[in-house]
Amino acid sequence: MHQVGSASPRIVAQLAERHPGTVPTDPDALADYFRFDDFAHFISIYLSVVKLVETAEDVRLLTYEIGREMAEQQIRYAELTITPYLSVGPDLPAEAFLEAIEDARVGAARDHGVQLRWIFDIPADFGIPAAEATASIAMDHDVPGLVGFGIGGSEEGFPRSMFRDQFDRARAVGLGSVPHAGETTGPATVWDAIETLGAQRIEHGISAAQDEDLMAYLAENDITLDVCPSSNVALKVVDDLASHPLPTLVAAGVPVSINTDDPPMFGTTLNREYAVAADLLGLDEAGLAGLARAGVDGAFVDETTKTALRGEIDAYVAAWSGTSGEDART
Ligand SMILES: O=c1[nH]cnc2c1ncn2[C@@H]1O[C@H](CO)[C@@H](O)[C@H]1O
Repeated sequence: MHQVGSASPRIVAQLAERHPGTVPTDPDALADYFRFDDFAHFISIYLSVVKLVETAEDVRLLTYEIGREMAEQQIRYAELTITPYLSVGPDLPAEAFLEAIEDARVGAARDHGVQLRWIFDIPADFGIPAAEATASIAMDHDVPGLVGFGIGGSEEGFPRSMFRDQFDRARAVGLGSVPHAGETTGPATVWDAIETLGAQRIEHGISAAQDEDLMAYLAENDITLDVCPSSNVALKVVDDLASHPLPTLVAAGVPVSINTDDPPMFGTTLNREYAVAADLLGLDEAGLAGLARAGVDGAFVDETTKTALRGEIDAYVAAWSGTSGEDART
């Protein structure tokens, strides 16, 4: 889930009040604004929403409010992908940016019981200067919630191997490697992410379904694909949900987690994505709980937190089965 891409219409309206004229605030106009011709169009719209987040107070509000909305969906732990390069600059120093997200992280845990962690990602389209700046923001500061290092934006024209040096340094200080790959290009990019960036999880990675050897490798090495079904339809990287490769990946034993990517931009929520996955995979309630556990398995968090999260999932399932299944279903 991307930070700026998680701004709901309610949050966008609050931010737009401070920065009028950047994006539409009327809900219908905003829904229309969030209809994408293709991936490139999406990136340009995404960058216009980034302009709503200018000050440290904007960053704090956005991040804290995302935490509130996660809690409303019973999300208990999330690794939020943040692109500091796009917000940090002369008017917003890295220190102020980092203080704002930490303030939001502490507040989201305290007020909403949501544990937030960060993945800092390089926006590929901005090349090596962005990669260097992201590495420096991540590694020259003490960032309490930072657990992973990623790369997003375009794949075409930006081979993952370009960013090997920054990923080497991030991995050396213990950050998880979680690049985007195989969303808008083929399986070669996923191999590239594994071989040159040491990917431990892959964002999207769905084109792996075209490569049997790659699927076997992902399964054997426990590399989770963070799959976002509705995003793939909205950005026209798959034709429709019915032809989504999720079932092929799961049948080959590839570990997958289910995610939203940029939920309001794609008109979805995490609960809806779970429903979509259940439909595609023919899952019952136990199968859905298994998907939630797979998310925990792949998370870059300590074992104590993982055990607590698994305990919550088990307790929830037990309470659900304790009610009559028929009643709960209706
Ligand atoms: O689905 C996605 N794929 C790739 N990048 C994305 C996606 N959603 C949001 N971003 C974001 O697009 C920005 C532009 O470089 C980056 O901030 C990246 O995190």
